[in-house]
Amino acid sequence: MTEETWGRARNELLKTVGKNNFTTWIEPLRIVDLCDGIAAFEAPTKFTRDWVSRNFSEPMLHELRKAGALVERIEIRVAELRAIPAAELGKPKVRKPVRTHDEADLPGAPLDARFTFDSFVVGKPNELAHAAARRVAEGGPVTFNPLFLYGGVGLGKTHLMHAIAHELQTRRPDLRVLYLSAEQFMYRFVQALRERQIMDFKELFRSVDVLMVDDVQFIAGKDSTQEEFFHTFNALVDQGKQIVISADRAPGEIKDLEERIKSRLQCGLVVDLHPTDYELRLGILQTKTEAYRVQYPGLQLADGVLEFLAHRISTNVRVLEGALTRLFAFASLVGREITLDLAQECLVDILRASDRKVTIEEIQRKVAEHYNIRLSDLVGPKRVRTIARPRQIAMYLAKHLTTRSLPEIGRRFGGRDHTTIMHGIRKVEELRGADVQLAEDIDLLRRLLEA
Ligand SMILES: Nc1ncnc2c1ncn2[C@@H]1O[C@H](COP(=O)(O)OP(=O)(O)OP(=O)(O)O)[C@@H](O)[C@H]1O
Repeated sequence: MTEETWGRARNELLKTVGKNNFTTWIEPLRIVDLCDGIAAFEAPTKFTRDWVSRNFSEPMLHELRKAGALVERIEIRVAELRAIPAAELGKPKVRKPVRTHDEADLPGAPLDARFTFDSFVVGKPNELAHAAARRVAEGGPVTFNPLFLYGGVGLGKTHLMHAIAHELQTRRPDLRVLYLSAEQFMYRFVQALRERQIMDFKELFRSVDVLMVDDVQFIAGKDSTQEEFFHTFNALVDQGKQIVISADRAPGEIKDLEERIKSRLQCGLVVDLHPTDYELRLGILQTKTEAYRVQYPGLQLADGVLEFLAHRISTNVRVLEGALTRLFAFASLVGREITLDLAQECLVDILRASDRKVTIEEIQRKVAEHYNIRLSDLVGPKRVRTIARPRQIAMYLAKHLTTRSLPEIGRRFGGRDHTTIMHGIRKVEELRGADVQLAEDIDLLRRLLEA
């Protein structure tokens, strides 16, 4: 009964607090009792307990009441196994030769069990970041420090960081691995200042073997946190400990981040996760679909639906995943096959929001600029290879980055027939596989246009 009520409340919380907050804070909670007006929970760490009490007890109360529970207040205690002993802060760490996952007692954020290397789909836009993350996850001698991963929203930075932590826990259980967001770093720092435990804070953070800080841009402009971060960073690097950092942009581009920190962050390996391309999006959709086929056996998926989604939703992987989840849930509720029509009907808002804003004119301008030819030649009648090939590339991009029809594209390319456009697109598709330079040009142009 208790579990059931909490289950209902949890489902609602997922909607109200958002997926990220839900996975990080609500999911790790375990309900232990629901009686006498008190809902009692266990949190994996003291940090989670404090954070949840401070930020989520109101919405939790609200949803529990809506789910039918007579509850006056929420009580959260730290689960025995993963508790941070009160005396830990401040005491020199007694290092055990071998530690296991369950013994973890660092104040890190909970790891999402789904974010592993196995579930990470590798493609051209993320292959370097993936390879670097794999190298760090081997737990061997530190070769680059820090590993700095950056990229736009929802491109897999957090996923890769969690994957490193999971892998290290398996391969090197002797290492003390601490993963947390920059916001949590600041929260702990401020708390230590307030409770006059700054020495303990320093000692704790300097005692780890691998420190992973997510979304470091958060500390920009927060002067004393930056200062402390800088010292922690230096102390760990000096001891040869591995640091992994993520941010939404390159170190040099983070506004209000101290210069000395920027230059420190640039010392190791800086890798970016590029915006996804069509192939990667399709790969991710196919992988996720396999899991859904198990969850929804019997649901039929028509040909072309995944290709359609990969083509139309180019914003970020989170949106792509959300679309697929909704599609499967919807199809199973209405008991229909997943067809293109159903996808369009059920995802109308997502499809509208991610409609590409790129115009054919922009494509033509960028391509002409890139190949150093005149715009008038690009759309004109000249047939020499140095002009005809860029023109075909522009046609190909117009087809893939806009929703324009072939006759419409033809009109914008000097009134050409749609069969000419089709021929141009096919030619580029053919050449892409064999001509590395051409494939790179297309990727680059695509990135510039989608940026
Ligand atoms: N290459 C990939 N393969 C499989 N799943 C992926 C991939 N890239 C991203 N995802 C999924 O997309 C979602 C968003 O990824 P993640 O949270 O790692 O993004 P992020 O780059 O940290 O974004 P943010 O800047 O918003 O924190 C996650 O569910 C993640 O599993």
